[in-house]
Amino acid sequence: MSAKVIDGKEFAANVRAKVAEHVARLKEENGITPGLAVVLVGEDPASEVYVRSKGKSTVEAGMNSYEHKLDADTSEADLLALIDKLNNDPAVHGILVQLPLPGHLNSDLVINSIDPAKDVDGFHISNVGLLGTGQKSMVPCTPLGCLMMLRDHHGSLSGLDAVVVGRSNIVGKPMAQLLLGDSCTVTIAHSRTKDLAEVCRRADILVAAVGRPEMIPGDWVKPGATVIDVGINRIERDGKKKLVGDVEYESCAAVAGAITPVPGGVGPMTIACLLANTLTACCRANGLAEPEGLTA
Ligand SMILES: Nc1nc2c(c(=O)[nH]1)N[C@@H](CN(C=O)c1ccc(C(=O)N[C@@H](CCC(=O)O)C(=O)O)cc1)CN2
Repeated sequence: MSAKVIDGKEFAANVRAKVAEHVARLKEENGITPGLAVVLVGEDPASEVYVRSKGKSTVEAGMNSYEHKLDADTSEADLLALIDKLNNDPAVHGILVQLPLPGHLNSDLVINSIDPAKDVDGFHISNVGLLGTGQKSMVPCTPLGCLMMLRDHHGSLSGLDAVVVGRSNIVGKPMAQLLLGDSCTVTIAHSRTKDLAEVCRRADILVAAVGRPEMIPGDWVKPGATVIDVGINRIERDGKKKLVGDVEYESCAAVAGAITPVPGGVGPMTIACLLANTLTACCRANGLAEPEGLTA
């Protein structure tokens, strides 16, 4: 194996430490404590773990955490009423509705009811438009985390060929916008792309975000390329449960110049960037300078 392993856990710990340092200063110098409200509807076990982890990390960074757990059969009207209350609460600087939502709820409607300035997930249509037009926005946490790791590894991304495999609103599309913003030549590929292997082989930066276990083998990777694996797939192999990404780790690591593992790569950066976004939202709400190196 020749690739440098990009340690997302370590990187995320550094981001969280920077956030905590900035939060401590905000409290001391301005008397302000950033607050994050997380809304969970239903009892999806993975979502419960993520929400618990978000609450714990928020408090560890010195911020206020407000958790709202609603029954799986909560009506859209009740959920929208809660969001309206949070939108108008000055102690809440960030609002996040954990996804996926139960099927009877319209995710787009719910997300677009969040005040864009408090939309720390960066999923509101206003933030999507701002990011797409290169304006200051809230940036989705997972792609922001990928960008931070890529900038750290490469320095400048200018002129590099980037291929994003996956076109989701949460990862694929914003990731492509961020890479374009850093002057990469960007291709968005997906399951219907013709000769996907050949497209991937062109990439200096290959971001895999398709949600298919180990779909990308090593012979799709250009030697020396940076592989960012966003996939989190739970599979069973040899009777054992295992977490794997969207790339075949061993064969890709043998060819790549750098690679993120699963677990311990992109995943931990998602929550670290959520804290960074909450801090950014709080600074913007109070007309204060934004934390350096924690935004796109
Ligand atoms: N409103 C949102 N919903 C969801 C988001 C999001 O960004 N906003 N992303 C995912 C889930 N997610 C956070 O919410 C998340 C996923 C994975 C991790 C993580 O640290 N993964 C670990 C592995 C953990 C495990 O064993 O399961 C890793 O990759 O090392 C953090 C957050 C969907 N919903």
